[in-house]
Amino acid sequence: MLLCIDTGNTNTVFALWDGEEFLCTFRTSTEWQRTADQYFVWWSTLLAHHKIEAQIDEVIISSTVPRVVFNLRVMADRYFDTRPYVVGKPDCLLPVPARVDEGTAIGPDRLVNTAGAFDRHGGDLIVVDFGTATTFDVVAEDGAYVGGVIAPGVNLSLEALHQAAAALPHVDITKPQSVIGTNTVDCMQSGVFWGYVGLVNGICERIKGEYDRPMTVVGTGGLAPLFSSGYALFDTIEDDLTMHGLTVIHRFNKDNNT
Ligand SMILES: Nc1ncnc2c1ncn2[C@@H]1O[C@H](COP(=O)(O)OP(=O)(O)O)[C@@H](O)[C@H]1O
Ligand SMILES: CC(C)(COP(=O)(O)O)[C@@H](O)C(=O)NCCC(=O)O
Ligand SMILES: [K+]
Repeated sequence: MLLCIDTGNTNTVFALWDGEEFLCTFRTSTEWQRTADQYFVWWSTLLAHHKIEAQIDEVIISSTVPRVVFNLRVMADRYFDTRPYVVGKPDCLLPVPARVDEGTAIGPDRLVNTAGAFDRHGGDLIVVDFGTATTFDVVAEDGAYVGGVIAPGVNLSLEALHQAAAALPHVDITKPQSVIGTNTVDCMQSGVFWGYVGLVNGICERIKGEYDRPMTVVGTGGLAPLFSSGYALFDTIEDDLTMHGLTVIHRFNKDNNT
């Protein structure tokens, strides 16, 4: 079985792939200090709780936080006796190489989303992922990542308001009842929610304007459904896109004997 690990700047997700389906998906906060032993205790406790028999013999990692990779590698070696594939490293091939400026270190999460979305939909895509940052990945006709957009994440925007302005509280994102807020919290939620609907819509329209073929917009990340409820932003929403992309990249490397 394949253990797929997706480390973002906020959360780290472990998912167990048996070759046909994901048997479980568990989430923990991303902390670079977390040791290999700590990951394993957390993981095996949840497996035992859910009564899942995991026979892991392979591991693939995507991490937007480089420091975390060391301890995840140690975990793969110590507990699963395997050398993991790490997306973005030279010994982990991509189904289609990216076409960007030389020397650019593309976020591995974006390469993984590209592979996952191309596998499901073919090319000419915009993948919008609501993580710590909100990323837009442009996937060309042949499946190459060819660039995109990085915008501040939704929670980051709300947190920045709270941090910078003494009278603004910490609030969670939700869809406001109306645009005109009649109290501070409603005003903040309206600014971020409708501001974000405008941002996603505006950026996708501009990308489509620069790209000379019709495009499909795929939304992913926990907040995609919330934003979609405000406006028809996406052609499809897939919350397992990153994990699917990890299985696609893993299979490609196996098929090519890397
Ligand atoms: N379903 C959800 N509802 C509300 N907030 C969410 C949801 N999913 C994710 N978030 C929040 O969005 C932010 C980014 O989440 P995540 O996708 O885990 O980011 P990353 O991949 O960058 O670690 C976090 O602050 C998280 O709490
Ligand atoms: C843009 C990101 C911070 C998004 O990461 P996340 O929100 O998943 O934590 C990550 O993809 C990254 O660090 N990218 C490097 C620069 C680039 O992709 O061009
Ligand atoms: K992410």
